[in-house]
Amino acid sequence: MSQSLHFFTPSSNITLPKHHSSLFTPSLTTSNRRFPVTTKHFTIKSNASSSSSDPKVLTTDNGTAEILSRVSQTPASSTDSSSIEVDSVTEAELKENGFRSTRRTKLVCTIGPATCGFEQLEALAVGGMNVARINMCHGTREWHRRVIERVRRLNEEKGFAVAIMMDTEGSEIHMGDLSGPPSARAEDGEIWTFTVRAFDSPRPERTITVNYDGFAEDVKVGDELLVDGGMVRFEVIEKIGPDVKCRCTDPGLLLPRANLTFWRDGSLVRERNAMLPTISPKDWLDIDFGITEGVDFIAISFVKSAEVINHLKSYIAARSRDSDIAVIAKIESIDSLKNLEEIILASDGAMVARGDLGAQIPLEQVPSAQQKIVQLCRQLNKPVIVASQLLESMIEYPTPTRAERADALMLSGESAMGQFPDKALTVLRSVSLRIEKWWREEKRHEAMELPDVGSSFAESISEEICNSAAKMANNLEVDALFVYTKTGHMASLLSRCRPDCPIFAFTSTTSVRRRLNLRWGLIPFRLSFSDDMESNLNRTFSLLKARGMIKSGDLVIAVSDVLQSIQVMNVP
Ligand SMILES: Nc1ncnc2c1ncn2[C@@H]1O[C@H](COP(=O)(O)OP(=O)(O)O)[C@@H](O)[C@H]1O
Ligand SMILES: C=C(OP(=O)(O)O)C(=O)O
Ligand SMILES: [K+]
Ligand SMILES: [Mg+2]
Repeated sequence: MSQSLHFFTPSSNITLPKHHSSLFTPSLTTSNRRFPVTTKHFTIKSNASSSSSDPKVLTTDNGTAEILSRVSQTPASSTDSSSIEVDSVTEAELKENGFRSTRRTKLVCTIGPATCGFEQLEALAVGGMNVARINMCHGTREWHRRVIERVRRLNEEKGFAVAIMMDTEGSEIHMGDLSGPPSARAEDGEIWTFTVRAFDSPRPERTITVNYDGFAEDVKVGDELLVDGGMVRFEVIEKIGPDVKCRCTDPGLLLPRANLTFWRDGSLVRERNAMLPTISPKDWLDIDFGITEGVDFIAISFVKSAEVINHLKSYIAARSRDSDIAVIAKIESIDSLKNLEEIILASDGAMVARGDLGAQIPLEQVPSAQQKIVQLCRQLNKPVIVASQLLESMIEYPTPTRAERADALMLSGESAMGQFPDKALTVLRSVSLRIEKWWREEKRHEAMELPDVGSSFAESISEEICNSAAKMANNLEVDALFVYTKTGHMASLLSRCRPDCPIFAFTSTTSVRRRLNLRWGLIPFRLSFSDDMESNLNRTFSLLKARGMIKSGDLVIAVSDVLQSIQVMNVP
């Protein structure tokens, strides 16, 4: 059985007049030798077009019928199955459990002392890590370089496509290292000194250094000092030069470089520290490091406006070879919520950084802020990560706090320094699978408006194709969506629709494949393909059948951005 729908669009170098619709003459023809009733072939053809694509394949019903009969004749053994690259864990999962049970939600793991070794990284990759995050708040550049090297080696040697995300420190106020112990406990009533002094020799007991020079000037006696958004609380009792004496009012564990906020009369104090640049001088050096190392994502802490994102993007474009580093805006401050839409529009994705966000807005407002951010990202077709306190929030809810079908969930301390990083990942993975199954069984296809985000008519066509293909996939209960995509854009548009079936995304570039690993529901494959969809499908079917990843009779919908089309077919 085969059915196809093609949109024949002009190639991108042709500019369309504003009232483009008059240029297009839709024509509907129905003919198929084998299935005369059910096969429909729509052709929309532009008379302004001079596409290099093969019109024989595109626009004639006979041509289409020919393609599919040839697909069915291609012997699986005639192609080299090594010329398609896919994550070995996903491959095994597909073979063993079938399409439906593949996980759609992506998992990001922060790498720290508990997980920086090659075997530990491999265990995380086997456990489903899609993106490894390194947090420049901690560790040395040399340490991070070794982690990146190991992840790259893991990908090469073991067939993973784990992407690397570098997260900047930002210039918010935080404690320094604890000069020795990995953590310290502050007890109720104890007096601790917070200071901007630097110490050469061992520092006095119960003394914490602070990274922000203006700290002692900005705080006032009576202010409340919150460590990590309230994990530990102090009251400022005295200021002596660079030293600020505080009494612990809520005991807990102090971790190196923990975030500090101070509150006055129930409000967050934003004095001169609000003027600190989003990207500090040290962050710029870390960004240079990330560009040199060729990381896949750079996450920017405490983004306040779109301006800083635009600045960074042009900085990267001027320096990075292929300028293919995606910039992720961390939403973790009041300012970022105020300028949410412009920030997300400027970025290549966003992170709901609930750790710091929960320290800046009342905790009970975090879930609604999260819902708003996740929805907006989906509408604007940007990947979104929900981060921090995932497992904690599952004490009350079976899902990591209604993550609203975010693209990805992120582990922080659990994977960086916890005792059970693999277990934490397993929990997150099984929760993701369970909630995804529930969504499908409940047929909770959201009625969410997915507005047009494209700026050209060709992009609008891509969006319509993907929206329709995703809807068709749900209604026809197909086994998989296939998308052939050069830049990954068409794949992202399918992911945005959150269809019931997995999306096999074929792309010829390794870096695009790694980046697509952050997107909900996408199984990225590296495959070189041509402008000829006939041979692309031929090859893919053969390669995947040879690897046991699909079988004859599977129902597939294929879309492509090389020639904007939708095809519905059973694997021959
Ligand atoms: N590269 C590293 N080196 C040492 N410790 C790390 C590293 N990355 C993370 N950690 C530890 O894991 C904890 C959780 O990580 P994360 O949430 O990314 O940082 P933070 O707590 O600073 O927001 C950190 O507080 C720190 O103790
Ligand atoms: C992810 C977060 O950022 P970081 O761990 O860098 O503080 C957060 O605040 O939730
Ligand atoms: K950070
Ligand atoms: Mg943060």
